[in-house]
Amino acid sequence: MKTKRVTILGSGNIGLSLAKGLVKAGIYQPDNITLTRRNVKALQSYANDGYNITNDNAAAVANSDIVVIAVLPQQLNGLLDNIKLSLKASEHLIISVVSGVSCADICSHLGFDVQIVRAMPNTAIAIGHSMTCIASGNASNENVTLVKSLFDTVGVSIVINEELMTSATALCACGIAFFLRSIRAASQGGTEIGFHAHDALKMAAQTAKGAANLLLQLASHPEQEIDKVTSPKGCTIAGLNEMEHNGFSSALIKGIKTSAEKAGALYKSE
Ligand SMILES: NC(=O)C1=CN([C@@H]2O[C@H](COP(=O)(O)OP(=O)(O)OC[C@H]3O[C@@H](n4cnc5c(N)ncnc54)[C@H](OP(=O)(O)O)[C@@H]3O)[C@@H](O)[C@H]2O)C=CC1
Ligand SMILES: O=C(O)[C@@H]1CCC=N1
Repeated sequence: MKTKRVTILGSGNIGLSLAKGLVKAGIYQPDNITLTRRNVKALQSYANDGYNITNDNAAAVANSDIVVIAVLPQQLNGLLDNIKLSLKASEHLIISVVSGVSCADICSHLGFDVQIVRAMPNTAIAIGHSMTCIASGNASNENVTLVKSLFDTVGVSIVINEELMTSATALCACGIAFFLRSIRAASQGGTEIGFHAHDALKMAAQTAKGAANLLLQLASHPEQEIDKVTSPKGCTIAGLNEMEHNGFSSALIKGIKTSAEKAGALYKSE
């Protein structure tokens, strides 16, 4: 089967992470991927690596099969106006990673129907470890399966109802920042109790990876694994309870709720 040509409209943080992930997974060569942004000079190093780069979105769409939209919500309508005439409902499949914008919103702005699959990856896609949520309002099952298989090569993906996409944004896409901040905070604690910053960060990151893998590989519950660490009258339960008295779980839960509310409002507030 002929390799599908992919264009990424809006090659910023997540667009470039996706491109790198697809190439790292070996399912695409850089020359099958076109990257666009207005300041195309910023993509020069990618051209040196073999990617096609351009600031001509319409031409890029005309030369592609799969069109990934990866601009900010407030940049979306301008981009859609830009590519409208090049989009062919019978030829193109759109993958939108834009937060808070439904498939219906996109078709409504375009003024015609085109198959759209929404995907919510996270930046770990660059190294093949994304948690990606996928949803579609109007794409064929075949195309949803195609998109899922694409994202399965760069991490783990699940198909969810479109109404849960803003929640997925908060938990999984923003979630990368939340867990990174937790690791950073742990490393700062480590430095205060005696480790050089570089060592403390490595120790905290590897400990976090071990904790996540305990859940993923043993399919166990966090509290089951926590119970194995908290010796009676021990130091773990003392530290954990101190964190809870300071609102540790509550802060995470409230932050995730706030992010979900904001993710749902980004496009509508434009
Ligand atoms: N960052 C993340 O972890 C995730 C982000 N998302 C979503 O992905 C989208 C992009 O986010 P992110 O990558 O962080 O944002 P960035 O600002 O890093 O990337 C957006 C890119 O779009 C380009 N752009 C803007 N307008 C146009 C245009 N008309 N034509 C072509 N390119 C354009 C910008 O470059 P220039 O100004 O040069 O045109 C920029 O490089 C957002 O909707 C976000 O919600 C989803 C999942 C995770
Ligand atoms: O912060 C944001 O709005 C984007 C969406 C998810 C991750 N980054």
